[in-house]
Amino acid sequence: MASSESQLLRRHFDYGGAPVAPVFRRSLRFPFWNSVHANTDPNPKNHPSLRVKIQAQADTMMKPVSDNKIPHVLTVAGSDSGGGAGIQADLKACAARRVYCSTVITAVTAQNTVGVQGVNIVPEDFVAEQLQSVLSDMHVDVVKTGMLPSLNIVKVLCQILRKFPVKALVVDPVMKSSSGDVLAGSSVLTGFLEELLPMTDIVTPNIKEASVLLGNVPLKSVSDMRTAAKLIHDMGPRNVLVKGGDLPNSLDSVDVFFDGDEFYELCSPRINTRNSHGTGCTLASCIAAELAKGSSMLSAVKTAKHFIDAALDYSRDLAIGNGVQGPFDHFFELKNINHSSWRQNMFNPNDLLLYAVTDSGMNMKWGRSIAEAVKAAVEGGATIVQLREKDAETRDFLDASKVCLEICRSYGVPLLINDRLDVVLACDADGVHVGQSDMPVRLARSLLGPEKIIGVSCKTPEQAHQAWIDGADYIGCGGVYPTNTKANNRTIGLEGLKKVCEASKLPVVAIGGIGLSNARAVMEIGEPNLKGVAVVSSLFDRECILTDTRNLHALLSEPALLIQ
Ligand SMILES: Cc1ncc(COP(=O)(O)OP(=O)(O)O)c(N)n1
Ligand SMILES: Cc1nc(C(=O)O)sc1CCOP(=O)(O)O
Ligand SMILES: [Mg+2]
Repeated sequence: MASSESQLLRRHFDYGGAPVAPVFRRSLRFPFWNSVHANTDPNPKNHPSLRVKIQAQADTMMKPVSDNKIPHVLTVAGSDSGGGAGIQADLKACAARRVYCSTVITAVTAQNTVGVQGVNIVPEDFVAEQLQSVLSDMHVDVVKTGMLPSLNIVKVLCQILRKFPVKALVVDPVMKSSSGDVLAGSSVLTGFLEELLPMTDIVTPNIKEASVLLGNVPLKSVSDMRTAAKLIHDMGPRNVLVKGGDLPNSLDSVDVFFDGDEFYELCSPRINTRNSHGTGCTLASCIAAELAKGSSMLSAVKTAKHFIDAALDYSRDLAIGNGVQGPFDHFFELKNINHSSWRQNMFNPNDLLLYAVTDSGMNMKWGRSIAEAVKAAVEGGATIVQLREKDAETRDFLDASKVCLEICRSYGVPLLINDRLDVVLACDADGVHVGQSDMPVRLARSLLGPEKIIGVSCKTPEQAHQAWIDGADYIGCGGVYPTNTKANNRTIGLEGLKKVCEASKLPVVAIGGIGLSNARAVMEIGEPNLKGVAVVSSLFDRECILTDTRNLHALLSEPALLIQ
């Protein structure tokens, strides 16, 4: 790889014959650039007077357009002509996560599914100019880096980031392409170790990159990955994610996350697919996107991992290119869009306040349809609904779900389905609730994608911990009191509920024998992540669902009980 400035410039200008002119030609809205273009020397560095003029004119244009900001990630990376990785993957990942993405290109690669045929490094001055251009004008929340092909590029990046601090810096320490071609030489390591990593909020090496960062120590197990995460953390980044997708002999893909205090092993089933080119860039961009939206680091990492798993799973059959490793589809969610795709936002834990769970036996007893029961519950103030129709025929269940979905959506209330992922997918419900012996949460997540709500029943702290690792959104914890609604259900009491809440990083809803007479006692255990109560008989085995829902909602809304 070229290292001296003259080599870098030569490589740059060799590329495509006339590299600078198109950049300037593009700028029709900036007439002063035409004069730059007319000059015989294309390097703006050599036109100090013009640069002053450009700066002056640009300054007058730097008026904030509006306060209505969209989360913004700036990616500093290389272009992949094949569109699977690099800048192209970053743009797609940010778009899929609904975050604005600006780009600073550090290199242009000729690349396809077979491998990398050529690399042209952008001179560090022009990388600096791109950085300055974006960061002096736009409000960037998070910077994400990918291919940083020269030490000088690492240096100018660090220098400019010190001038324009951002909320977070995500570093994907790209060293080789997935085809094995070298994208950053060993000299870059110095820049990583001395300057970039100490400024970094999260670094996301795969096994090979982690090994290189540590001086080529072999990493062969999850335990080695934990040691590596700790050692890399000692180099300065505040968080480390060592990705274990390439770990040999493992059925699962285990990533190790270390925040300086605790280790987390994030597991998902290994997805057997050729189409995994660009997963590293996409993962880092998703983390950046979630951080830009305001997520905590851990939840950004988890969301990003779910997104990758779902994208790989949905893209198994994609056939692009003839090489060994193909790209995947970042917009897999568009396949599932139908016109009632209402749920655009992530799950809101406060929706768990009054969780109405239906029961076909009770509706039959009172001569009501599922839809009538659900309508009364949401009118009365239920904040989330679960259809738990154990005896319904599939076709009837599906038809009822569609009607209930319309009702719930008209009230802005999420509708979940008990146990049946097929029904969730068929009617585009908002999510599923599963128990410990139903579809595993990990699988449910990879089948449903990152946006659907997944709840899981837990009776123990261990189950609660696993639920979080597996990608659930909330925990249903019970039976708090004895119940006749679910046969042979073990009662765990308020103590059991408290233990689960304490161990859980997820929001919790209490269930089992809860009604107007004891809901206060449940909420008064005072655990901040206990967000509400889930009830069946005290709403649906009653003469007037509307009145009983209203009463329970009023009680739960008392200021003394509300934990936001
Ligand atoms: C909110 C909520 N919590 C717990 C359950 C129970 O689910 P599960 O253990 O799968 O039992 P069944 O409901 O399937 O009998 C739930 N449904 N909802
Ligand atoms: C469906 C369910 N799951 C439970 C658990 O403990 O996980 S208890 C339960 C039944 C709750 O019904 P009711 O409000 O009528 O007691
Ligand atoms: Mg179940």
